[in-house]
Amino acid sequence: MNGTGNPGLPLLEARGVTRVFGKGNGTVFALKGASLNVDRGRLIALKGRSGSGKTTLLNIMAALDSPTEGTVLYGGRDGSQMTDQQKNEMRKREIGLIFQSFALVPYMTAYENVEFGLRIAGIPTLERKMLAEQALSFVGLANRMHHMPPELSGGEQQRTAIARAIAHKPKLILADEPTAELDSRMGKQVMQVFRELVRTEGIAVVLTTHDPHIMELVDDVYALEDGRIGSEISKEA
Ligand SMILES: Nc1ncnc2c1ncn2[C@@H]1O[C@H](COP(=O)(O)OP(=O)(O)OP(=O)(O)O)[C@@H](O)[C@H]1O
Repeated sequence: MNGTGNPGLPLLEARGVTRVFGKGNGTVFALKGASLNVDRGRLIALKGRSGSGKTTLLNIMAALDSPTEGTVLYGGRDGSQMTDQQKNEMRKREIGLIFQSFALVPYMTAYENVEFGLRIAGIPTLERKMLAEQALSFVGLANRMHHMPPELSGGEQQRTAIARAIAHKPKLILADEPTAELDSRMGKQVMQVFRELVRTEGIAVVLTTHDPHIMELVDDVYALEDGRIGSEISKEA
């Protein structure tokens, strides 16, 4: 992404991204030329009705899927010019992914879940311990990290998932409806963690949400309409 690139460039630029699924009568245009810039230090929400393409856009930004047309630039680097291995490497180093359902391993403690993520990312053993503890402390789970997910509240489980996503110190967090399974108090706690990450680490967070209360807590709200980014409500950071 922008690790070695020009710091003046956006962290990520989606330009005219179209994604078509299926063929013939079954063709679905999930995105039709969506464009979006993500700058560092911004907390961004993507809203849109069910089926408007939010998850599709997030997957494309995460380089888990490729646009049918259009480009995604990572610090100026064109994703379509990267091999699958280069995309995997970039994702492991620079992107943190968070899902609505937390996606934690239920028989591993919070600490082990975070540490396991670092192991997959190829981080050496000694560093793993330090980074996992740092990330869990950051999300306020220093005292709960040796509990298994079923022993944690929904908010604590999602904060564990955030710790796993941030432990390798990515530049960009992509979160698909991270607060959908949480009550409003826990949703707010999770948003506070995102806010603190953006403030102290200067990273960018892009999340999808249907919740108007969550939209009040971000810097920019973009609406996906008809496969495009239709409107933007920008607030002062
Ligand atoms: N792999 C796929 N094959 C076929 N169609 C797909 C595929 N993935 C998504 N779609 C279709 O693309 C459109 C956009 O889906 P997407 O999941 O991105 O919407 P969304 O805005 O995230 O919806 P929700 O808010 O319900 O999660 C939908 O019509 C969906 O059915």
